[in-house]
Amino acid sequence: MSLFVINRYLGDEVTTSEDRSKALLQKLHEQAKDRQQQQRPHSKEKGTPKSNHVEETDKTISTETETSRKTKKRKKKQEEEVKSPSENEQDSQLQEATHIKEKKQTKKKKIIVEEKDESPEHISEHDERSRAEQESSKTEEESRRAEEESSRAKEIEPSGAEVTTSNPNSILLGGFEPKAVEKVLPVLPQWLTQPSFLQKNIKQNLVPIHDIPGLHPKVLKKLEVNKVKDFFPVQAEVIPAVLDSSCHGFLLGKGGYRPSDVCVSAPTGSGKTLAFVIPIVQTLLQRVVCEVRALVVLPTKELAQQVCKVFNTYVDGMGLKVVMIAGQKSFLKEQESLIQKTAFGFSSLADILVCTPGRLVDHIQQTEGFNLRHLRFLVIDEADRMIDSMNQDWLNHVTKAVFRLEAGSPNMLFTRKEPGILTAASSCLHQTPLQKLLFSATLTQNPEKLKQLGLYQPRLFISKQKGNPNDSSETQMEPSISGNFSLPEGLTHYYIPCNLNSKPLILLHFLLSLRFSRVLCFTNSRDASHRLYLLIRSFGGIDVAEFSSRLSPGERKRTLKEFEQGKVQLLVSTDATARGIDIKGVKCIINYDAPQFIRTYVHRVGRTARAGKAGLAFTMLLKVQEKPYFGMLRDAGAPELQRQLVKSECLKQYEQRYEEALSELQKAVKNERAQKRS
Ligand SMILES: Nc1ncnc2c1ncn2[C@@H]1O[C@H](COP(=O)(O)OP(=O)(O)OP(=O)(O)O)[C@@H](O)[C@H]1O
Repeated sequence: MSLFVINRYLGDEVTTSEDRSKALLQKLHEQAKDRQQQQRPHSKEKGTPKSNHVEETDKTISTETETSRKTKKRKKKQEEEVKSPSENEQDSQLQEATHIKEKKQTKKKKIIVEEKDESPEHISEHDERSRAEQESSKTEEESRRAEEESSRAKEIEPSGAEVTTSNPNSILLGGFEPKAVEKVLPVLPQWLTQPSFLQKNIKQNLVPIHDIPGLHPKVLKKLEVNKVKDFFPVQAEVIPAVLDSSCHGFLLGKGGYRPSDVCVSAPTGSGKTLAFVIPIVQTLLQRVVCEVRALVVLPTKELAQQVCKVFNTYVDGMGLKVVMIAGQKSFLKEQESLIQKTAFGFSSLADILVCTPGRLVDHIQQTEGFNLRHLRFLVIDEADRMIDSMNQDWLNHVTKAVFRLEAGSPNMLFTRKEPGILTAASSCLHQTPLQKLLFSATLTQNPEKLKQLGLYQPRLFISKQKGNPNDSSETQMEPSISGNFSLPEGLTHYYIPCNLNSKPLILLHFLLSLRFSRVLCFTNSRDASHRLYLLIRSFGGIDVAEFSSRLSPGERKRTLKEFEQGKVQLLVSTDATARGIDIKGVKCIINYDAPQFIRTYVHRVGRTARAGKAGLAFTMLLKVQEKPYFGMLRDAGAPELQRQLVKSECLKQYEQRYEEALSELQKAVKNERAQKRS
């Protein structure tokens, strides 16, 4: 029976499957029609005669197909009842095949319909279905692509190197992993890259004072009286440059234009002070009314005192007045030395004002009648240090005071205005220019820092570095931000390898055995200075003094004087004497504590080998300090330090006395603490 059924089935196979596919097609037709009918109400509203016709036809088809569908369903059911499971399987395979065939046919039809007419009215149910299929397959394709892309992006993202997807226009957000950042080389302004070079060797490049054009006979005489026969290289270059900018008097710049500001970076002891004292004195010789026309700002009282002394030497007998305001005297006394009250108002008692920034700001704010409206020269000595103190805003106070409007000024035409952009109108307004003169042995070449000074078309004078001896070109040294600071030619510097215990013994050996006189010894703190001073004093046999902020200004002044006079063999000091202090006859510098910055080193060792003379500098280095210290000097382009060994046998003789001095030091420190507490 089953065999018969199978044969019958196999024999009927083709016709049956065809029937069934037709039935399936029919069914789909019906479904599509149903869907159309559901959508009809909307289209009816719009209602076109054409669409009505289509609807009627559809209806007829649908009633016909409904009857045939039912009959076929019944037939199918009967057949299935007699089929085995394997037959069912075969059947489903055939169904699949039919389905594919059907799809192909639909596709073909769709293409034909599309070719015929693309209007929605002509689109058959097949087309709709195939379109739906196509769309769904399209969506599938798109989602598959998106998945592919996202997985690709996921693969790329972790490396952080590639963030773009397959579409070159789209950017995948994220990728925050560290990437190699390209180094941006600093671009220095032209005035920094093309400076005027100064000869470094003083003795070989002396210029007779009479060879410098434009010097006033009175000034020449003054120089001769002070035994200055030749100018040092920095003076020979800078003095004519500043004088040139005031050749038409101090009221106008050369040709009526604003003069360029001047920046000078020359080694310690190269004579920078005279380089600004001489042109200022000569320019102000022409003045009629006493007003503050030159202002010199320095970082410490001692330096202000020193510069004031040099000015006083050169204005003596010239009718110019120099006043110092650095807190050496009481505020009231300083006010009295600055301003005088007359029947016509206040009058200035100073032509040249030498000051520290803090005290200057105090007088600008509090001294009645004090003004800077006639200021022609603003000298910033130790300029790099002064830039560091810019947070005190002293320069801003000075600039405001210079361009402050006179209350009830009768003639606004001659009122000084802060220069802005150069225009035809502004160039017609002639007024006294304010010229800035910057000096330092370690002038920063960092444009960011220099910008704070508001320089106008600056000119840079810089000492020539020792480069390739065969290279005579001007460009053998490349200025850099870190600064290639130069050391005095006459300086020989060494390092002494040591440990913490041997440090004081080495110092004693230098003073007692090697008999070094006028030794300036630097420590890194005032407590360290004080303890070392107490220790050496307890040891005995050495004239020792200390110099730090522990001392009053009067004590400091006396100490420096005694040191200069040779009454003190060893001066133990903090960095308070490291900058600018000019003490004649200092033969040897000892860095008991190694300086932390190259600038500090340059200024400390610069207290010797001044004015072209010879000098020695020693730095005591612990083993751990050696490598970073040499690196610091190398980076700054400083010549290599020579090694100076001190044999332990040389130190043995001091050990016993040193132990005693140490215990005395402990007692002295205890006593001082007790005194402080009480
Ligand atoms: N033309 C000169 N002839 C002789 N001696 C001079 C001359 N110019 C300066 N000096 C002397 O040289 C020494 C150093 O000068 P000065 O103090 O001006 O140097 P500096 O460059 O300002 O040093 P620092 O950077 O340490 O402040 C001083 O004692 C000064 O008197």
